[in-house]
Amino acid sequence: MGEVKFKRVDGNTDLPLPTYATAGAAGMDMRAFLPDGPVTFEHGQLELISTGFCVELPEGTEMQIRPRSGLALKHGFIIPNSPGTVDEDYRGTVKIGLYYLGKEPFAINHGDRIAQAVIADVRHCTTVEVEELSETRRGEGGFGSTGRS
Ligand SMILES: O=c1ccn([C@H]2C[C@H](O)[C@@H](COP(=O)(O)OP(=O)(O)OP(=O)(O)O)O2)c(=O)[nH]1
Ligand SMILES: [Mg+2]
Repeated sequence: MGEVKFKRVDGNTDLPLPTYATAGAAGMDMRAFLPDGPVTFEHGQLELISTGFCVELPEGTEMQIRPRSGLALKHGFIIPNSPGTVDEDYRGTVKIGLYYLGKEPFAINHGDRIAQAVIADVRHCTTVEVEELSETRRGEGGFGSTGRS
């Protein structure tokens, strides 16, 4: 629970507030704010698209901007900085970077749901420099060190 505050940017009179598509959805769908009309993506095109909202998050949280699976797997839109991080203290417009891998031109229209935003708890830690770290079975093994199956 908790409350996310959304403030409309100038000109955004029509987009609905981001909402969860179902009661159990992890993310709220974010729409494209494109008052000047659709953006037609060509293969390899990267655009930063406004959601039309500034945001104020609950204390101790972040907003993660994640791809929508359908748009990614059926159409080839990825978010290069995924999961995007919206900081608790950010008051600017939330924007979404979209990169198009598909072959044929594909239009994103005003109001299309282009990403989903997950609100997650953030833990802030203190830091300390040490000479030794605790021993574990894994030790320094990583990057596939435990095998494939
Ligand atoms: O998908 C995203 C990612 C970031 N942001 C905004 C909110 C976030 O608080 C700010 C900074 O993001 P981030 O910390 O990831 O970028 P940075 O390159 O570290 O920039 P900065 O130096 O401003 O922190 O940009 C978005 O609107 N959408
Ligand atoms: Mg940063």
